[in-house]
Amino acid sequence: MDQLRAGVRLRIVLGHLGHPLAAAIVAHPTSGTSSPASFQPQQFQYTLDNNVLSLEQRKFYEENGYLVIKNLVSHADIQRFRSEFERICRKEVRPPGLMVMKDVAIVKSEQNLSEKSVTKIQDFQEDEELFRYCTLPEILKYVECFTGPNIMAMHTMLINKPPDVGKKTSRHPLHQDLHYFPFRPSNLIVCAWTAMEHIDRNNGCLVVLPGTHKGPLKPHDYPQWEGGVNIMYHGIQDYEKNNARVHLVMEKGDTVFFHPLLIHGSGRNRTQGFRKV
Ligand SMILES: CCCC(=O)SCCNC(=O)CCNC(=O)[C@H](O)C(C)(C)COP(=O)(O)OP(=O)(O)OC[C@H]1O[C@@H](n2cnc3c(N)ncnc32)[C@H](O)[C@@H]1OP(=O)(O)O
Ligand SMILES: Nc1ncnc2c1ncn2[C@@H]1O[C@H](COP(=O)(O)OP(=O)(O)OP(=O)(O)O)[C@@H](O)[C@H]1O
Ligand SMILES: O=C(O)CCC(=O)C(=O)O
Ligand SMILES: [Fe+2]
Ligand SMILES: [Mg+2]
Repeated sequence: MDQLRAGVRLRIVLGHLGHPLAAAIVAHPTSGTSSPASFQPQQFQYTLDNNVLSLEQRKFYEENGYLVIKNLVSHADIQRFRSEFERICRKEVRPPGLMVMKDVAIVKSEQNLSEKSVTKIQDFQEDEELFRYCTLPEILKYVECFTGPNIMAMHTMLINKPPDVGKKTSRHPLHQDLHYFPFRPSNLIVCAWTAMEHIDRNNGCLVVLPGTHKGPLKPHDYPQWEGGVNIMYHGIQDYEKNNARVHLVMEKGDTVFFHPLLIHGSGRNRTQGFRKV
C-alpha cells in the first residue's frame, strides 16, 4: 500500500506536465530488471522471471503484447465498483482530482450528470472504493510479472462506453497508451483492463493488433472521422491495415494485461447498454 501511495504522488507530479494520462501501472524506474544468472535475458524481453505465469502464458505475452486472465476479479468487487461509479455520477461523492468525461455526441445536449451521460471517469486515486482495484492481490500478482515488485498505480479510469447514437463517436481510435505517458521504461509498464460485464463486438470490445508492442511509438493525431471526434482521443494515422485486428471477447471479471506500445482501440457500442470496464 505504501508503494502504491507513493505512486499516486508521482502521478500527480506527472499530471502537472499537462499530459492526458490513462490507466497504467508501472514499476519504479530504480526497481530491478535483472534476472538470475541462470536465466537467458534475451529469451524474455517483456516479462520478468517469477513463478506466476506459465511458460505458455509468458511466451504468449512476449509474442503478442497482451495476456487475458479469465475470471480474475470477483463479481462482488465489480458490483462495489459499479455502485461507487453510480454514486459519483449522482454526485453523492466527489473525490478530489477526479476527471469526468462525456461523449462528444452528448456533451452539449445533456446537462445533468448521470450514469447515461458520463463516458469515463479518470484519476480516481483519491476514491478509496475505486482505488481498491489497484490494490487487489489478484491484480497485483499479475502486474508484478511485468513491472517487478515495486509497483505504482500511475493512472486510473472507469470507462462507461455509451450506446452509439449513429455517429460512431463511441469508438476509441487505435492508439498506443505510451503516447500519453511521459515516463519510461516502457517494458516495465502494464495496463490492467477488467471487463465489468460480458463484452464482445456488439458493445465495443477491446481490439488489439497482436505483436505491435515490438514496434516503435508511432505518431498520433485526431482520426480523420466524419461525424464527431472526442477531445484528446488521438489515434495512429498510419497503422498497417493488413495487420489483423483481434477482437477480445471477455466475460465479467476477465482481465487483460497489455503492453503500453500495443496498438489497441475499441469499436462502437451497438447495444443500448453502457459498456463498463
Ligand atoms: C492510456 C490512454 C487511454 C485513453 O484513454 S486515450 C484518451 C485520453 N484522452 C482523454 O482521456 C481525454 C480526457 N478528457 C478530458 O481531458 C476532458 O474531459 C475534456 C475532453 C478535455 C473536457 O474537459 P473540460 O474542459 O472539463 O470539459 P468542458 O465540459 O468544460 O468542455 C470544454 C470544451 O470541450 C468540449 N468537449 C467536452 N467534452 C468533449 C469531448 N468528449 N469531445 C469533444 N469536445 C468535448 C465542450 O463542448 C467544450 O467546448 P466549448 O468550449 O463549449 O466549445
Ligand atoms: N477503417 C478503419 N480505419 C481506421 N480505424 C479503424 C478502421 N476500422 C476500425 N478502426 C478502428 O478499430 C476499432 C475497432 O474496429 P471495429 O471494426 O471493431 O469497430 P467498429 O468499426 O466501430 O465496429 P464494427 O465494425 O463492429 O461495426 C475502431 O474503433 C476504430 O478505432
Ligand atoms: O476500453 C476502451 O474502450 C479503450 C480503453 C483503452 O484504450 C485503454 O484502457 O487504454
Ligand atoms: Fe488505451
Ligand atoms: Mg468496423
